[in-house]
Amino acid sequence: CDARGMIWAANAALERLHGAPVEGLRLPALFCARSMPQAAHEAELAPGGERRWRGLLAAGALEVPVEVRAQPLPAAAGIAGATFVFGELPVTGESVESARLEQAMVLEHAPVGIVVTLPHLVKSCNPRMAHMLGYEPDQLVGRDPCEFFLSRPQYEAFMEEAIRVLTAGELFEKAEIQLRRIDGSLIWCRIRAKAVDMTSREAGTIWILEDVTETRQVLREVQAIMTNASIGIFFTRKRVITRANSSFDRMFGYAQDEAIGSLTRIFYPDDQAFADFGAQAYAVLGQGKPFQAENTLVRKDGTPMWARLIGYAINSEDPAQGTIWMIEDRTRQKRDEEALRNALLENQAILDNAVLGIAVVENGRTLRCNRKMEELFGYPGGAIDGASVRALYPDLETWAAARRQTRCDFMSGRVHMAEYQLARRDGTRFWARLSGRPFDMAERSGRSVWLIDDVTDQREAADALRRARDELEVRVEERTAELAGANRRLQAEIVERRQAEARVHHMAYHDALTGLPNRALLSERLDRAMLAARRDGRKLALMFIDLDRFKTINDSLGHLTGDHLLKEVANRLCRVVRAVDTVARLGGDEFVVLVPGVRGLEECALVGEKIIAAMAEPVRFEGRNLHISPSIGICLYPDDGEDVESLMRKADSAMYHAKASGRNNYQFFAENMNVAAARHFELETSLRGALERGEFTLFYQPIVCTRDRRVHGMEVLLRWRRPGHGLVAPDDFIPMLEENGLIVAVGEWVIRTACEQAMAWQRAGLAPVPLAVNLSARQFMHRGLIDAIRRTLDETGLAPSMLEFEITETALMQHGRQTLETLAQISNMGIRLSIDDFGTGYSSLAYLKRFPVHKIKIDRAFVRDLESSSEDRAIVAAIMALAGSLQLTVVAEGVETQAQLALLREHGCALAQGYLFAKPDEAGRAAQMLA
Ligand SMILES: Nc1nc2c(ncn2[C@@H]2O[C@@H]3COP(=O)(O)O[C@H]4[C@@H](O)[C@H](n5cnc6c(=O)[nH]c(N)nc65)O[C@@H]4COP(=O)(O)O[C@H]3[C@H]2O)c(=O)[nH]1
Repeated sequence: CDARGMIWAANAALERLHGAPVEGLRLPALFCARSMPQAAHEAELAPGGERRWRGLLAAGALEVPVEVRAQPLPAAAGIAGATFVFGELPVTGESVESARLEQAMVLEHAPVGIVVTLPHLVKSCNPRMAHMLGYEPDQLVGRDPCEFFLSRPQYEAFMEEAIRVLTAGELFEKAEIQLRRIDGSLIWCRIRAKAVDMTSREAGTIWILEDVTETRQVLREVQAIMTNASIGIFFTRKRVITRANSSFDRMFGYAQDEAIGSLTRIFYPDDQAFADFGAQAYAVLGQGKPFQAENTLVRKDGTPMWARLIGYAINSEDPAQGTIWMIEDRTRQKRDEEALRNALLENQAILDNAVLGIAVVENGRTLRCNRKMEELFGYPGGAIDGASVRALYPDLETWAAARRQTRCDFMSGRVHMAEYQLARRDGTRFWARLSGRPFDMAERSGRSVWLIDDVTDQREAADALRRARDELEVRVEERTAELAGANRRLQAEIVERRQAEARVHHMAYHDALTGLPNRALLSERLDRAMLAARRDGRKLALMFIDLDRFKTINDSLGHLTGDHLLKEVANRLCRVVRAVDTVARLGGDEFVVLVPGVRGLEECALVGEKIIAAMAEPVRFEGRNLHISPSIGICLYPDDGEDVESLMRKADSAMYHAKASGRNNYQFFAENMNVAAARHFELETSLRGALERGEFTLFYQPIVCTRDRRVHGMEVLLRWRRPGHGLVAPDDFIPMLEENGLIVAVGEWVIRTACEQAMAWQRAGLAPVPLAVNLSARQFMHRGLIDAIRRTLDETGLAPSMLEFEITETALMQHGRQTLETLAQISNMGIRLSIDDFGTGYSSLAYLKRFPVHKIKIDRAFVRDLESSSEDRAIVAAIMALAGSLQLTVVAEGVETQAQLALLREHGCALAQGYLFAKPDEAGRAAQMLA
């Protein structure tokens, strides 16, 4: 034994005596209860010196008196301890009796079954034995032990084994055997037996049976736990592995039982770790507490393993008896935990440093959020955690709408993304972009995670951008509109310019009044037409048209009428000719028709007739019928000329010829016409300068009373003293003066000269008679006429009553209101008026009444044949009657014979004029008639 009484080693005799292994037990445990205290005392004292003492050694259920000699271990052994030698003491009679009593007590109360058998017979048993097998103690005695075995063969095999041991004088021991109880149930027993006399079976055998059914069950359960436990379980004694389960082997990579007997040092990387762990663990275990730790251990292959260890001392009083360890390989969990921890750390780092607000929300409350989120909303750290999400919204309505939309998105498996205006803690608002999704899509109404980004700046930037873009668009639109306007104006200007150009071009090539091509365009077309005619071998006709009496109409009825007439003529000409023909106006009343592609004169004649026919219809204007007729001159290309100039000249000559031929007809050019035309041209040329050169002179013809031939007045008649040609009669040059307009100036000269002459005659003391001056229609219509008359009368000093004007009936009839006004002005001045050539113009009585005339002059055509023509006499009579009813004085013109004079007198005509009395004569001779 060591110094504390622990048995290190024992011989077989001791164990036989004791009836069980003793190694590892403490010395007192070998003794029965009564001797234990002394044994413990002696064991403590033993290392001190040699000692002897007596006690009762426990031998199964028996007590064997022994003398114990204790001898301290020699110092050479190196450890403190002692050797104990047990000597069995002989049993005395007194001691036999007391021993018997003691034994009876032991048998009665022994916790184990004790039975003494003879061959095939139970001799005696203690109550425990009978109880174990379900019998009453006396029921068991006398029975064949075979009954307690499961079968006879089992019994016999058992007995054979036992007898072999028992007869050798040894203790028979059977750890487990199954026996049958009286009720048939089975129990497991541990059996030890000793022959009373090893040499004689008949002396009997003492059997000690221990019911280990429960223990065995516990052991089996423990074994099952050991085998099936997923954690490693191992037992140690003195840190030596005594037992281990398969999970342990798997965990450390050992083969089955390979680690048994090894020091647990094999788990540790080094001796220090082994020692440290031992120190910690056994300090705790020694206090009877379980020891828990997590350590890095080493597997058989040297790889580290993170293990959780829980150790228990089997006997907390004496941990050295052994420990049981449960070990769990937590390497993977550790790794997972590490990974998880790292992930959590990473997440935390992300959360802490995220530029977005991040929050976890559940049931409308923020469970957690990061710093950024708190910053965004202006809350101190942790203030949002646990708070209602509602507080982050500016109003209930926005919050409710956001909730509704979120629920809708989550239920549809969508992430909710939207922008809301949220509220900071201080009430200010900002725009945030929210992105939320359920933690677990399977649990959509559960926890959700939200990212919140302050997008106020972005929105403001976007707004600013949008505004800038809108402004830009507006500016672009305005600019575009401006440009479009400018473009429109430009286009309009271009169009205007083009129109102006077109107008200018048109004006350059067209007559402004009628819109017909003018001389220039006619020349071009004529050129082209000649070219075409030359190519096609055909002819073309050029027709010059002059309107007869147009100038008279124009002067007498005014420009408006003249213009209207010209336009109407232009229209009629255009209607009459073909589309390929050209109608042009050269100016005044001169028109030209270019007819290309004519075959001969007949065709031209046809065109000429059509033109004459078209003009026959009177032109209606301002309630008046205007009669017009054309004089047409025609020439042909190439027959009459091969260039523009000569064709124009020749057509012009032909036209004059037509005029000379009585108007309202057409004439083809003939070579001799050139001579007439040349003469006409020459005449007109010399006429133009006649007034300036003083070539005009006045003749005077008296108007006399038919009764007494007394001179009543003088008619003033114009004469042209054309150098080299003598006196030219008015009929030969007055139409030309009217045509070229010189009549106005010449007419004024006539009035002035006549007035001066009258004054001269008066001054000469001659009988004052009124002078009758002819006014042509054109002269009459001239607006300066009244002023010129007034001025002349003023300047010459002639009394208006000494002046008369003669106007032809035709001129009078063509005039409208303006005529009346002019006549009224003349009349109002005190100048008398007479109607010349009366009878030629179909004047009606009613018509004449409108004019302030005083005289009518019967045209000499009616006077000429008065004697022979009853018709003319009737006309003269009618005129006389008419004049009488209107109280007008009548003058008969062209009276050449006495008979005519007589007839006129007969008809009551008071005044007459004619060669019968005097021819027109120059002032000097005419004055003689006044003397
Ligand atoms: N056969 C014939 N003839 C006679 C007789 N008695 C007079 N005559 C002519 O008859 C014309 C009368 O003038 P009128 O009818 O006014 O016709 C005038 C008048 O209309 C116009 N005339 C003459 N002088 C002027 C003038 O100063 N101004 C204007 N506008 N016209 C004028 O010229 C016309 C012709 O004038 P004249 O050649 O001078 O012709 C004159 C005159 O010489 C006669 O017994 N027998």
